[in-house]
Amino acid sequence: MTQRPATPILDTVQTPADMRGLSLDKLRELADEVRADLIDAVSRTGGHLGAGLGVVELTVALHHVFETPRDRLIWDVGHQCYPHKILTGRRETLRTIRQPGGISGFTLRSESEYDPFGAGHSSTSISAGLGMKVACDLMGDDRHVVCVIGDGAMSAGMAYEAMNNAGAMNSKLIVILNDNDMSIAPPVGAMSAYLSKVLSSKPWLSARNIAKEMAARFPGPLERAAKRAEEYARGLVTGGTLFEELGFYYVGPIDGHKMDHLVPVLKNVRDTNHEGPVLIHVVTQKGRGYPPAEAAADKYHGVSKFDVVTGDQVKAKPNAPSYTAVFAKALIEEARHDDRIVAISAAMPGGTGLDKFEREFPTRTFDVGIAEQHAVTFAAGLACEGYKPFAAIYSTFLQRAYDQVVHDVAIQNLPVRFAIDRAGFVGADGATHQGVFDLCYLCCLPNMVVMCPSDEAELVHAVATAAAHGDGPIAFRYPRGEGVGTALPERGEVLPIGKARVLREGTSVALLSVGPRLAHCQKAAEDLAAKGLSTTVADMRFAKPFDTELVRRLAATHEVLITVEEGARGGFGAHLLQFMSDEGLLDHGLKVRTLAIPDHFFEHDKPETQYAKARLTQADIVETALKALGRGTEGAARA
Ligand SMILES: Cc1ncc(C[n+]2csc(CCOP(=O)(O)OP(=O)(O)O)c2C)c(N)n1
Ligand SMILES: CC(=O)[C@@H](O)[C@H](O)COP(=O)(O)O
Ligand SMILES: [Mg+2]
Repeated sequence: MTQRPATPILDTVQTPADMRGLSLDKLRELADEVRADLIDAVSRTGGHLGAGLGVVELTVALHHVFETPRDRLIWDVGHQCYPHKILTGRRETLRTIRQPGGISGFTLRSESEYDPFGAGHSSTSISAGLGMKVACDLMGDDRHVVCVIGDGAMSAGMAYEAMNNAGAMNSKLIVILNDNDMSIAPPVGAMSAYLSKVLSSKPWLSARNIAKEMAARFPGPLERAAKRAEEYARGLVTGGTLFEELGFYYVGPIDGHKMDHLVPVLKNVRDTNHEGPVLIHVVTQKGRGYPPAEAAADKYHGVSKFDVVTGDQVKAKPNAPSYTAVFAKALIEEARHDDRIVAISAAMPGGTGLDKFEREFPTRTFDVGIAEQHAVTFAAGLACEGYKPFAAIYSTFLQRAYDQVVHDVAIQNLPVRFAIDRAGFVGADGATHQGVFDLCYLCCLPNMVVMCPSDEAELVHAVATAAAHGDGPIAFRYPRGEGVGTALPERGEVLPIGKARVLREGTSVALLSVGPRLAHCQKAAEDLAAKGLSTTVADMRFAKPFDTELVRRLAATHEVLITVEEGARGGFGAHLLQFMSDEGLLDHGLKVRTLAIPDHFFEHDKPETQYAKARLTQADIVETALKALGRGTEGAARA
């Protein structure tokens, strides 16, 4: 008799309810299947892989023990949530993750009832979880709230603000510290060193002693008080872990890949009637179970499509160096001439190119961990002492440090240089990561200079200009991905602050571009010229202060003036309109139009599609000009 192949357990799990009755052996099998499915899916789409591989067993155990979605399970950052998506009804759609029209690469409330909190930025989980748990307590609702936060995410101030609050409360919030000794890059800082010390100094909970240990760790209140009094009397209190000092019940460390360790510990924590927050220290391996990921320095944190057998990633051959690489090279060049230049990254040395800077200037490079707020004020301090700090931070992550930019830098007019990478649409990371707000939040600040290089050569000039600018804060923003291939100068020129360059002189339509949309403006100008409309193209170079002299001249000599920017409404165009209105430049029939990103959040997609949806292409510029002039738009080619 031929044996029928066993049905994979994963095929029987439509929702977590289907796995609640499984034995430990079956849960282990399920975890293996989830891991294989995850690798297969991400090999086809690309995405975040290493972090998900590391939490496969933890994810299975959590959904087995807790009654999700009634119990709330919050994943910090959300980049490790792919196994969670597989087990929560999104196994098939995982094949569309981060693809146009597909599911999000992060947790998203609107995507599933199993995602109680959306994320993409790190270190928010404990705050959100505490809010949920306190709300439940207020309502008399006994559901559990579990937050999973990584060791990297534990470096951010928000996590400590939340623990400080939680530790003084009686709500049984459950925090799982997923310690894989990795951030995107190797983790940095004293907290990371502290966690390693905890691991080497504490006995791990083993399958054999879990029940005993847990009973000892969760004594009733009376026993606890008596035990504590006795310990004090005998001088045995030497201090617990930092988490205990903060008011958490610390459980661990435990091996996060062993189902027979995870499940009983989680059940114990679930069932104890302990009042107050609990922290379970779970040790995992980023990239676990997929040899190419385990062997890679970055543990396959974020990958493009890859061959499952070899692990080789499919990478399109770039046509030009990335903006990030150009920035790094230009900064290194400046730093060779000026030993006061120092560079700061908030846990993104590779992403910002500062890993290259560090290779040449190790003592002048500072990775402060996921701590954008601190990064900015740390830079302010360096500037106070005469250094020239370049804080290289993605546009989206700089949002977190806004008060530091305002209060610590701009008000004191300190010459901190902000190298704002990933400005504009970023593509597959989606709404949480779009770098579209920085023009709005920076251009309104007194003292701030904001440069918008239109290509890589202009970026090199921006770096030189920032290095030379000692009068106050200065920022320059540039997009994700490769440049357009312009020839690069050996060293940048110092640009006159607030001066634009005019690339094409005309008399009817004036296109004022800030940033890389310049290429679209130039092509639009050709189209308009072909329709008999003489067009000026200005590369404004500076969104703040902008070239008011040029604006006055163009306003006086043109019929239509159009601004184009890779940022949300409320940025350059809004400031220009306000200036023109105040100066009376709009009083004589001049038609002004501002092209900016519309007032809604944009999901993941290809950046060029996102710009098309935002109506910021060559064709949109042409159409805007024609409409303003009251001319038909037939024949205007859409991009
Ligand atoms: C505020 C913020 N800064 C930076 C990042 C970029 N980032 C995403 S994941 C990550 C590393 C997180 O490390 P950890 O929490 O330990 O998770 P792991 O990848 O190791 O599982 C970083 C720096 C972010 N998402 N949010
Ligand atoms: C999860 C996260 O925030 C990062 O991993 C981010 O996705 C990196 O983006 P880049 O690929 O643009 O460096
Ligand atoms: Mg980690």
